[in-house]
Amino acid sequence: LQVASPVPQGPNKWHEQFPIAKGQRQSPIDIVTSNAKVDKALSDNPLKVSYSNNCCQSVTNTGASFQVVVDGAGTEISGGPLDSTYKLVQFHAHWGPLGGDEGSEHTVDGVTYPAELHLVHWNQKYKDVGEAVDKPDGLAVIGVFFSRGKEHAGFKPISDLFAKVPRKADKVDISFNYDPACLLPARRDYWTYLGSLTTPPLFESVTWIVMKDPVEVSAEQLAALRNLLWETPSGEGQMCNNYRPPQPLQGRLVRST
Ligand SMILES: NS(=O)(=O)c1nc2c(F)c(F)c(F)c(F)c2s1
Ligand SMILES: [Zn+2]
Repeated sequence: LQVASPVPQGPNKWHEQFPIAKGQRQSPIDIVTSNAKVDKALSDNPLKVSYSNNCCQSVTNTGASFQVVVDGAGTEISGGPLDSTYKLVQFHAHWGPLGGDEGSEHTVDGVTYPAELHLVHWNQKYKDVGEAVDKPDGLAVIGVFFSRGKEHAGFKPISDLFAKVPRKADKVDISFNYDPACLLPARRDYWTYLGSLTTPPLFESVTWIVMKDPVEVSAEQLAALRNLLWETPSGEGQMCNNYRPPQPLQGRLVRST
């Protein structure tokens, strides 16, 4: 008897297994820039990003995205909206169909980008990411929009690895020094709000820090994301459209630098 593995259900069915999908602080959201409130406190205590350049261990295909696994040593962020130090544990992305302009999770005044990178950090007040992942102040995720343009030299060493991890659980070691800070835009302005994981279990544990400026990557680098494969209803296919659409703001405040 050949039992097919259940193909993951789309975002509009997640609430059946994860009721928090209809919660009060779900992510992503549409960022309405005119409603964002400039908070001087964010600039008075600037967001501090101090990553080391040998923290990236491997790239794996999680079945829902690529994931660069990081050894948290010396990869800390603090300041800005954060009340304590958070350590980088992994980064991944979400993207759309080939050549399309949708794919980001957050949108800005309804505008989508072709992809969005997430740098995931956990609060050092907890003993590990497993304990932090479901606490209201457990995680801090920096979101960076990818726009289509010139090649991103800093992203190339990573995007070149996607062809080596086509299937779920495939993994390749990162043998070179790599500093993930190269993926951040030069201008460090951001919006910040309290939200959630954007994939099940959808825990409402994320302080979101969404960079205002996109970084440019080439059409070829966006296409490289489709070297990653996943299960579709009609069998194995190119991984794409792995983004959750914006969720209700539920009266939350979005602050801005
Ligand atoms: N897309 S996301 O909001 O950055 C994000 N999702 C998840 C998730 F579903 C997890 F199970 C998890 F352990 C995470 F660390 C994150 S981080
Ligand atoms: Zn994500």
